[in-house]
Amino acid sequence: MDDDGVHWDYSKNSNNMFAGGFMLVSSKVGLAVGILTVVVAIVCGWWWHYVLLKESKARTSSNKKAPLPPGSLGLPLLGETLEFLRLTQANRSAEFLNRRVAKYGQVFKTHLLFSPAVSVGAPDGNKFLFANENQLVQKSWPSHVKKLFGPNSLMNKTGEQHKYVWLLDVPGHARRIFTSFFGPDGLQRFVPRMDKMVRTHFVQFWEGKDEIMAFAIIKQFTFALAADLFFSITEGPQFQSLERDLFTLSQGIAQLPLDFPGTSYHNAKLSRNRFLCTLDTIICQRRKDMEEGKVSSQHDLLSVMISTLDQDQDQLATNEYIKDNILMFLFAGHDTSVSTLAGVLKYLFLNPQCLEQVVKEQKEIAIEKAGSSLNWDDTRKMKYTWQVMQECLRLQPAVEVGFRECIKEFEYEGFTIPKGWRLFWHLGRSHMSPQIFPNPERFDPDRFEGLGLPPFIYMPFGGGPRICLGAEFARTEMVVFLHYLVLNYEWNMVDPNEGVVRSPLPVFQKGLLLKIRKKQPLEVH
Ligand code: HEM
Repeated sequence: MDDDGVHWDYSKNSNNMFAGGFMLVSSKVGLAVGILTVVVAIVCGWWWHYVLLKESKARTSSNKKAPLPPGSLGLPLLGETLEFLRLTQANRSAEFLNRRVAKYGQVFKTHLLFSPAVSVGAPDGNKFLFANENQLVQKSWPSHVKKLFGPNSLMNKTGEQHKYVWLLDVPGHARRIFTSFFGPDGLQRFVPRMDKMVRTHFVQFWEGKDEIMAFAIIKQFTFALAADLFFSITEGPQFQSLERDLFTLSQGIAQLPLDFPGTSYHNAKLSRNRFLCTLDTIICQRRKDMEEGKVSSQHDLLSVMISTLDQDQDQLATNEYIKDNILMFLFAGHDTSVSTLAGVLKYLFLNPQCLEQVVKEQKEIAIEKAGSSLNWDDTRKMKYTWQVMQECLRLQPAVEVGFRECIKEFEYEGFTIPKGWRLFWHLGRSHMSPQIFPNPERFDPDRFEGLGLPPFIYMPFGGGPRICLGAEFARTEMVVFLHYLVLNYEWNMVDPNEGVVRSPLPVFQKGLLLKIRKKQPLEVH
C-alpha cells in the first residue's frame, strides 16, 4: 500500500480465494483450508468496505479542505500493529515513532489495533488532545476491555458522565467519593495504615531470606496494600480469590478478545464474574457492620463509597457502581505501581551514588521519627526519593501510550482528522528528548530538582481531565515502601543486565531476582 493507503482491490481476489477454497472440500485438510479461505475473504472484504472505503470517503469529503496526515495504513486489517507491538514488547517503541517522525513529521497517520490512528506529537499535540477532551476527542477503550471493566466504571465514562463522576465538585455528587479518598486530604488519614502494612510486609516476605523474586513480592505487596485500604481484607480465602481473579483479568485485557473456553479473554470474563460475587459478599457484610456501628464511614474506600453513594441512589445501584469501580481501581493501581517500584530497585542498584542519597534522606527522617509511624508530612519531605521515582517513570513509564477517539471531524496542523479515527499520545519520544533532558539515557534524578519541566512532554500520569486519579496514592505507597526498604536492606541484582519487556506494562524477564542482606538496625534514639 502507498502512503495514501487506498489502492487495494479485494473484490477480485476475494472471489478467487473463495472459489479456490471450495475445490478442496473433499478432504478434511481441504475443508480447513476452505474455511480459512472464506474467513480471509470475509476479513479482506470487511477491511475493504469499512476501513479503506471509509478512509477514501474521508479523503474525498475532505478534498476541498485539508489533506489527511501523511503516513501509511500498512497491511489490510492489521495495519502497522505487528511492528508497533513487536517494538513495544521489546521496550523499543520510540523506534516506531522516530522512523515515522523522520519521514513524515510530528503528525502522521498509521493503523493500530484495528483502527486508523494519528500520532499528534509533543508538546503541542498532547496539549491539544487534553484541551479538547470531550469536545473533539474522547477516551475510548476497545469494546472487549469495556466489558471487562463494566458499565459503571469511571474508565468507561465519557463526556458529562465522566465529569459528573469526578470533575464537578457538586456537593452530594460522586466526585466527593473519589477525591475524598484519593486526594491529599483523604490520603493523609491513611499514611499510618500504609506504614503498618509496609512493616508487616517486610517481616512476612523479606525477613530471614537471602534471595527474593522481587517482582512477584512487590506485586503481592501492592495488592495487599490496596485490598486493605479499599475494603480492609488482607488475608484468607476472599483475599486469595480476589488476587487470583484480578491477575487472570489483567492477563485477559492484554490479549486478543477470543471468547471461547480456554482463551485468556474467556477466563478473564469468568474471573470478573467471580470477583464481583466475592465483592458482593464483602459489601453485604460491610453494610451490616456499618449499621451496627462496628465500622466507621471513613474506614476505607468501601465505607466512603457506601456512605456517600447511598445518599443519592438505591442500594442495588450503589453496589453495582462500587463493584465496577473497586475492580477498576485495583486494576489501574496494581501493575503500574509494581513496575515502577521494581524499576526503582533496578535503577538504585545500578546507580549506587543515587542510592546513597536516598538512604541519607530516609535516615534523617527515621532519626526524627524515632520509631513512630510515618505520616503525610514525612512522605512530602522525601523529595530526593520522589525524584528517583520520577526519573524511573521517565525512562520506564508504566503507561507509555494513551488513545483518544475523534468524535467530530476537525483540522489539526493543516490536516483533516476524520471522525472515528484514533489519536494517541506517546511517551517513547518525548521522555527521551535531548533538548529537554540532556543525556536522556542517563539516570539522573537531579534533573527533577527545582523548577518544573515543560508541561505536555513529561507526563507519566497522563494529563487533562483524565489525568491519573491515583497519582498521589501511588507516590505515597511507593515512598513509604522505599523508606523501610533502604533503611533495612541492601540488595544486588543477580542479573544486572536483566531485560525488561512490555506486556503491555514493563515486566522483568526473569522476575528481578535479588540477593538481599539485612542491615544493622538504625540507632534512632
Ligand atoms: C506509578 C503508578 C501509576 C502510573 C504511572 C499511572 C499512570 C496513569 C496514566 C498515564 C493514566 C491516564 C491514561 C490516559 O489518559 O489514557 C492513568 C489513569 C488512571 N489511573 Fe493511574 N497510574 C498509576 C497508579 C495508579 C493508582 C495507584 C491508581 C488507583 C489506585 C490509579 C488509578 C487511575 C485511574 C482511576 C485512572 C483513570 C482516570 C480517568 O479515566 O478519569 N493509577 N494512570
